[in-house]
Amino acid sequence: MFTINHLKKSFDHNDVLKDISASFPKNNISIIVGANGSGKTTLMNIISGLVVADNGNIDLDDIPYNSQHYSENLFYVPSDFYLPGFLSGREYVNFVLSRYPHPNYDLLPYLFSLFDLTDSQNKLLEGYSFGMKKKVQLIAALTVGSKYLFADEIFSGLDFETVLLAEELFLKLRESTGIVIVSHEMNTLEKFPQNIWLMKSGLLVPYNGDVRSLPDAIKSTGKLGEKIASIKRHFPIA
Ligand SMILES: Nc1ncnc2c1ncn2[C@@H]1O[C@H](COP(=O)(O)OP(=O)(O)OP(=O)(O)O)[C@@H](O)[C@H]1O
Repeated sequence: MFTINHLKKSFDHNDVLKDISASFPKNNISIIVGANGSGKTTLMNIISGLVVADNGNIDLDDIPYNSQHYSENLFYVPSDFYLPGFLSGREYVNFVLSRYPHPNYDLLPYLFSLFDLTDSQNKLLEGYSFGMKKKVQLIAALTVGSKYLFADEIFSGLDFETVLLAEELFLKLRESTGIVIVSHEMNTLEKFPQNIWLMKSGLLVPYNGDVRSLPDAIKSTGKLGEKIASIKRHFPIA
């Protein structure tokens, strides 16, 4: 179990994370959903050790936060990522896997082929499209062998077929890994509805309703309803 207890983070006087407590089970896919600017990336950055929290603690299967063992058991795919353009796709994945204790190199030829990257795997990443880079990140995430995978908008920018493939692969990956995905995509929420968390007003709360009612739940608690009504006032039908 990956647990977060009373995590807090402010930037100047902006209390972004007010009191975050949550638990993400192993062998399951959890989804975090929330408005732009609600603090999802800040939370991911704290979990991955890129940003320091003001308060609170994090526990990965009783492994101390930010220890080497912790880093070896967690893989993070940020939404805004940089890949070294001077490496080939295959070299990059090999490099990532070499830093983890239980990587699965045997799956690499299959996955590069599945994502139609066999012919490009030895070409430099600087020549890859955004979607191709995303696929490379997916391949790393699927083979790195970490206990937990955190991914911010992992399916965005991928074509429809690739999203379907990736979702099926994640269903297999969850048999050995706790997966936490930040997503705004309704398709993703409908595919993995078991453990949804709503980020709002600096808190993370479990969402136990029907996924199809989630937009209405967000609408009724936020200002969306008001904003939609204002559009009708500002764009009156001629
Ligand atoms: N380094 C920083 N310095 C100052 N403010 C920051 C910093 N990082 C994030 N913030 C602020 O924290 C808030 C949450 O930002 P964050 O990127 O975590 O949101 P998000 O939920 O990931 O948004 P999005 O869905 O748009 O990616 C925003 O108000 C942002 O301006």
